[in-house]
Amino acid sequence: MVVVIRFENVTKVYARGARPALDEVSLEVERGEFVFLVGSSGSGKSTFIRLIMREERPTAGQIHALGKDLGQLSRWKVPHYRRRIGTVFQDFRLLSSKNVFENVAIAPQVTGRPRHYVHTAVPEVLELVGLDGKEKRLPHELSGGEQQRVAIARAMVNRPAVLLADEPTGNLDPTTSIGIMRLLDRINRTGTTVVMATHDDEIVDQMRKRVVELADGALVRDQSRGVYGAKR
Ligand SMILES: Nc1ncnc2c1ncn2[C@@H]1O[C@H](COP(=O)(O)OP(=O)(O)OP(=O)(O)O)[C@@H](O)[C@H]1O
Repeated sequence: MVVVIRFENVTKVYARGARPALDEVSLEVERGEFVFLVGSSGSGKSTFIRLIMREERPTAGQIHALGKDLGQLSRWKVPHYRRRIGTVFQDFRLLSSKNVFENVAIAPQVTGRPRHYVHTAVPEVLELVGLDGKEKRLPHELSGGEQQRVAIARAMVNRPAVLLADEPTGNLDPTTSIGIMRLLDRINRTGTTVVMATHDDEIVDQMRKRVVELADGALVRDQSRGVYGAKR
């Protein structure tokens, strides 16, 4: 068993005096797991994800991820650390003037991969997400589901150990959401650890994966093969 993410009594307070966005949260995620992070709006899901990305730092407690103590990670090592984590968001975050190929190629380019890597890895990952043949399309020439597939391809092209998804189906209709969910499941089955924050109860109930629930920043449920709204 290899732990890829470990939170030890992690508290995050954004503003002095405000209630904590995360309140003494401890949990471990093992390599290869699929974890749903659920909880009402403002419960701390995005904060949890931003702490793993090291976009925020905890007010108290320790976070280890991918073998690193994030509290000890020097600033210049952060880009290299982030290269090993893929991220996907509700609003896709594609560059509107760049085509599909270019949007995906950005990830290896900015992290300094050689050109031959870009030219092999981008077509491979576009095939993985089912977008081969659409390399030249611009984002506005794609459906929402296809745009999210581009974002997933961009997240996966550097072959990250962990994929963090913050409401990836939040802007998609139920049928399209199921397609995206199947893709994330397939990515997980090939060995990538996935942590997905979501409000989508139908998807969580269908997938029967580990469910971690936050309420007002506190971890209130951690259930294997769980459902969205289990009785506590
Ligand atoms: N940058 C920030 N500065 C101050 N407070 C913040 C900041 N980001 C989040 N918060 C507060 O922290 C708490 C947790 O927010 P967070 O975004 O983590 O919740 P969430 O579960 O992701 O919510 P949602 O489902 O609406 O995205 C909220 O009370 C929020 O207002």
